[in-house]
Amino acid sequence: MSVHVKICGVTRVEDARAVWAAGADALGLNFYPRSPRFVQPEVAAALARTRPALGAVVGVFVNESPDVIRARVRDCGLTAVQLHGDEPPEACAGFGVPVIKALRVRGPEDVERARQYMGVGDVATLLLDGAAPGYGGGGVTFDWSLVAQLVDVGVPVLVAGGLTPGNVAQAVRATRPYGVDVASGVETSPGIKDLEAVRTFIRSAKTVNLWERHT
Ligand SMILES: O=C(O)c1ccccc1NCC(=O)[C@H](O)[C@H](O)COP(=O)(O)O
Repeated sequence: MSVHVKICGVTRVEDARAVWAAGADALGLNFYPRSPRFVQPEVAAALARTRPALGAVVGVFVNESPDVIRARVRDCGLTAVQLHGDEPPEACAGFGVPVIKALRVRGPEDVERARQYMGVGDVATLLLDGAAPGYGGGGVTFDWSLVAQLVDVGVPVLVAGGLTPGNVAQAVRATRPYGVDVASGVETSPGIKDLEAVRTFIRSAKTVNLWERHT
């Protein structure tokens, strides 16, 4: 069994095609207007049309209105939404697709906060991110030992924040997550993916054999 990989903040159709070809399981499209990875809805729809049959297209939102999120799901062909802002548990439902709730991890108190989202609304997955300034895409890691308290308690966990081709295998071995997610660690500049780095990242992540037990 290998880990799932989501490549976040893709902005160009040619990059999207290459990301799928490299073996990604999910593509993240950023709808936060202040992100350097923001895509207009028409561009997002074109990116989503590159989706292979088994791939997921995740719309990333920060404190966005539910009506706008529903419109983007409908018009851009999103298969999941990622709520990456300060959304409370009760805001994580009603979009017609599964929700990934992202939380920035500073310490054990954030693990407790994450528990409040488990089994609530349409939260199908938690994404644990580093606590860089801003909301996401900051290239900052967190204490991976905290993930152990959330893995295997019912909701799949994605580990994010500061992952690179050089450290992702270590992150997978340390946390044994459902998946990993990366934005800045595989870019030449924000929103422009370094396709060789994407390939190395996916190969490094997926080569870790999660069937093997810890000793
Ligand atoms: O990437 C952004 O610009 C961004 C902005 C605001 C909210 C979320 C954002 N990205 C979401 C992601 O899922 C990133 O992959 C995640 O934060 C990790 O980023 P990085 O540390 O750069 O790999």
